[in-house]
Amino acid sequence: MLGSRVERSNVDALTCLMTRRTATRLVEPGPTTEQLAVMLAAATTAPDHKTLRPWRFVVVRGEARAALADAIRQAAEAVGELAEPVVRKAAGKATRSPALIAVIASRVPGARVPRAEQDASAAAAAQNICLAAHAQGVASAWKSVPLPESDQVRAVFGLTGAEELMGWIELGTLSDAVPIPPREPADLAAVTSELTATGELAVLELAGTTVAVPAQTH
Ligand SMILES: Cc1cc2nc3c(=O)[nH]c(=O)nc-3n(C[C@H](O)[C@H](O)[C@H](O)COP(=O)(O)O)c2cc1C
Repeated sequence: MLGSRVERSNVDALTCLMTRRTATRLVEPGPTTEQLAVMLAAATTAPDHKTLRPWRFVVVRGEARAALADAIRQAAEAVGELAEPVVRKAAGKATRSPALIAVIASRVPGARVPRAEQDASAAAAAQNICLAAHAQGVASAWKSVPLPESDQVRAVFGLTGAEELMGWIELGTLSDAVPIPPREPADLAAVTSELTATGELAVLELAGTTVAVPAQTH
């Protein structure tokens, strides 16, 4: 294994999840098949109510990206009112990273698990892909799929009626050309409350606690 990858694969879990960033620009080399396998295996460990496995994944890399770009172009052209630069930009999303993994919420009809929970599992699978990429030194970016409801894009991913795209994870090597701006830490008090014994929502008292945020690595 490559030295830097060995090092990165040894980062502890909290460092991995707190230093993951969305790549601004992804270049070659893309992930190896072994690295993809680790990402996909990590995806399948997402929390999953009743073990429905309400997700599936499509890997797109190499020349297959052109087939995906074609489908998006056809979908955009079918809209009929989009300017050519808009069509080109949408289709170009398919080829701007060396590889991508489309994440599909594949709901199980009739299952006694609400659809929102099934989709939450698919979203957790997507995040696991991003984290497993980062743990292996592969940069990632979770992006929306252009025209995800079009017949052409649904067909290229083989979507059935109960399925929906949750986005795709672009994968590759982070380019130095476009730096990632530092992440502004969220105000935990603004997004968190604590339920009190009397049934009220109160401000969670965090004064005096510190959370060490590891330095960003990419
Ligand atoms: C489902 C989903 C779709 C997204 N689609 C896009 C997108 O198309 N374009 C984009 O710039 N960011 C998109 N984002 C946001 C980025 O993935 C990323 O979270 C954001 O830029 C913040 O960067 P960070 O992950 O480094 O904090 C999407 C996020 C999610 C969860």
